Amino acid sequence: MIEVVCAIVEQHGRVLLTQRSEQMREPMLWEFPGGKLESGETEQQALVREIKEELGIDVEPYHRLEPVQHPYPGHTVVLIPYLCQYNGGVINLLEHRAYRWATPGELPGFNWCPADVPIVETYLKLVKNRG
Ligand SMILES: Nc1nc2c([nH]c(=O)n2[C@@H]2O[C@H](COP(=O)(O)OP(=O)(O)OP(=O)(O)O)[C@@H](O)[C@H]2O)c(=O)[nH]1
Repeated sequence: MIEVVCAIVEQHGRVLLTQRSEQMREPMLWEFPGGKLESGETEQQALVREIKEELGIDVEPYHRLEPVQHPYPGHTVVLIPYLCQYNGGVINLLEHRAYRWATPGELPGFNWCPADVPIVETYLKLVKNRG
């Protein structure tokens, strides 16, 4: 079981999503940026580190959403999402192919990693309940 943390970074009513590159597992699919937990790290520390490593920006995780377990061929991923505040820095794509700041309404139109689909649904409900 691989524990992966991912960031739902919000800014001005939009949310950040990234597209995996041809070289990565699950190539070309869209995801919330993040990565694997390393030993001794808290989930929040891992997330801050991964986002800095992959995109060069600073985020602050503030709300944990329900984790989602997904079996990929050969490995099972537990994806742990956090709502995050964007704390600055300019996005520099160091691993991904592309990024978007999407409105909630646009999110269902992306070709997501399968593990992210229930997270997108949870996020959309949360946005709706905020009013
Ligand atoms: N970061 C991230 N990984 C996801 C998401 N959804 C999802 O299924 N995954 C899967 O979780 C695993 C984590 O992969 P990763 O490649 O991003 O993690 P990493 O940077 O720590 O890995 P690496 O250093 O081995 O390349 C992959 O199998 C990836 O496809 C998501 O929203 N964000």
